[in-house]
Amino acid sequence: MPPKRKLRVSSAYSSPPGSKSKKRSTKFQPAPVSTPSTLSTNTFPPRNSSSSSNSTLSHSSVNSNIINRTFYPPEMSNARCALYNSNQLPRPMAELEQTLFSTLPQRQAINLGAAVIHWFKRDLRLHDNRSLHLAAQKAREGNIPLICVFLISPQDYEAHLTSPARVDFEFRSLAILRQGLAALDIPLHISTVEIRKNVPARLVEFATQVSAHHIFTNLEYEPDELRREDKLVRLCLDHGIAFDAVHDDCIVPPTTLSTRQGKQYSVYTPWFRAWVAHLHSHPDLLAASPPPPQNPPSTRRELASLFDADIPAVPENKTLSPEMKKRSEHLWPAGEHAALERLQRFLSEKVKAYKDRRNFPAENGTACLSVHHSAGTLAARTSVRMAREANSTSKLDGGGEGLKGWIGEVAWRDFYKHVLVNWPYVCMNKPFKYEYTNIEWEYNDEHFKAWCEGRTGYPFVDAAMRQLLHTGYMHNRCRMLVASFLSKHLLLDWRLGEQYFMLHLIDGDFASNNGGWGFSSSTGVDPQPYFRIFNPLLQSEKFDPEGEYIRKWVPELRDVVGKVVHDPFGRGDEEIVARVEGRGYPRMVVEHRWARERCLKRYKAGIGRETA
Ligand SMILES: Cc1cc2nc3c(=O)[nH]c(=O)nc-3n(C[C@H](O)[C@H](O)[C@H](O)COP(=O)(O)OP(=O)(O)OC[C@H]3O[C@@H](n4cnc5c(N)ncnc54)[C@H](O)[C@@H]3O)c2cc1C
Repeated sequence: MPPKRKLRVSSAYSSPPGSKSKKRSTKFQPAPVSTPSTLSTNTFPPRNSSSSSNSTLSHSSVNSNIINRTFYPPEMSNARCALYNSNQLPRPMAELEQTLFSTLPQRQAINLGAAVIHWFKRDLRLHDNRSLHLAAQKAREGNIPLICVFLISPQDYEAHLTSPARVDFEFRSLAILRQGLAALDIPLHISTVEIRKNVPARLVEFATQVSAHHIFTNLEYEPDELRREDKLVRLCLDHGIAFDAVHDDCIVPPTTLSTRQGKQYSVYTPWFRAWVAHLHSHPDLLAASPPPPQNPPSTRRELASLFDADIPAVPENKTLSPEMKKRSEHLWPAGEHAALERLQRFLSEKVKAYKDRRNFPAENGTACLSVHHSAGTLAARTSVRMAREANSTSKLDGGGEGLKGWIGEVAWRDFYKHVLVNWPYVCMNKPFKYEYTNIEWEYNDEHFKAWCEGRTGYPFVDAAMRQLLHTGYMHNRCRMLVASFLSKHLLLDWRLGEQYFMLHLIDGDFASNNGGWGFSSSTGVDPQPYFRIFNPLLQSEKFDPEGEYIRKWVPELRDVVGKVVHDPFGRGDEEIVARVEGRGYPRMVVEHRWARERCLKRYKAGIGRETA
């Protein structure tokens, strides 16, 4: 959970670097701030430029190609966001629910057909999978085979900025899933659909080929995916097929909770109270769905070609280098068995100390399960259920501090999906606080590059960015810090950081990532107030007191002893400064106090600026 408490400031670093220390050898000079320019495409896929001249749009979407116009429309106006908030524009989830509701009688009247399909997406597991279970039940009713499908959509990977590490993890998990299904005589048909808008037609085509009359799938909550499923319901009906999309990814479906006044929660704490109360009164939401049973014996013979087909290749632009692939396989074993094993180990060995140790990135104090939650090799529901079973009480907000705290973290995942569903414009490049659209951001290529490469001169920030590049993962404390640093110290558009994270994280998940960036840049739901600006040196001393994390990820500082490692140029003597500089470690790109003042002024002015 992003902390709301003010950090206790007790360190000598409360002054700008060098202002007190006699050892500091050079005067700080912030790097010159360049005028807005086109950002480097080395780190981003090229964008089509937007031709919009609407002066109410933020500079970035118009001039910096921040929106990938190959797949998305230009930035939405604030006025249109307001229409969502006043319920004058229907949300994609509500539209899909309406379609599912109005077509229910027709869909229920459709006969069983020769097979039932489960369409896998971000739910790559046999256990505790709601849609898979429903599909298996339906197949059982008629003693017909269950057939599973996974469609690879390279354009979706591109549009969603899915990282190669994430794609690699998905493909490794698919191979494991396919083996597990095959052991039950259930085929998994995997094929590539080059053009993303052809996905619905391909699914219908396949269902027609195998004479399946029922398709089940779990919901994804991004607007494009909800709209796709909406179309699919009708397209399938045109072909005599019943399409059903069900809640699975969230423990409490995101349309369930609202305040007594019927409004949507936009603050985590009251939402969490309602979430806990709802689960206490609806225990079925935490119940496990059993894995599918064995298919009828004739399936192997009748559908032999589906069992024999190869898994298609990973799209070229999402292929990991052999070195990174090997590392990723070692760090992130794929599939649901690895997920369950990791969860069990965490619950038996680490969760007790979670509350105290979770904020220290040098320690292995968190579960490292986000990659599994995100690819669906582990249901968040399974995690919370097993955490509850390990607790001394069945109350989700009681018992051991570690378990209670951990359940609260998993709940953040649900919270951010609730935000995505209820404020869908967050998925359309708008901040939750759309009145913050007109903050004037910097578009400084050099600063952005320094941030991406872990060369800002702030060792804790740099260690975190290098951890991300090396492993595809970053500790939560560090995610908050580097996101704050990008948006507040460098005053770069937070959406650049949000996109960069998606392009590199192995656990990239739109809602959690967008929520984290919104919190850290103070533009999101339930955010850190904009005037609360992390001091990177204080964060470093507090959360990496021995400098272990820094030394692990920043080799230039590996032999810098003591607290000097947090700020080698500010605290080091001449010999250290010369050594570190000789190894090419950079000086700070911006000075903290100066950056803080600039940020405060810019946010204040931006919030006050009129937008439409
Ligand atoms: C800027 C920023 C970007 C982020 N991007 C992502 C992302 O793309 N994908 C992602 O899964 N998480 C993201 N997070 C949330 C969080 O950092 C990771 O979920 C967490 O670090 C994963 O490590 P873990 O599994 O050891 O977590 P643990 O501390 O063990 O937590 C258990 C589980 O709870 C969930 N969780 C924990 N914290 C959060 C949170 N703040 N928001 C949402 N879910 C949470 C995760 O599923 C996690 O696996 C982001 C946070 C920030 C500040």
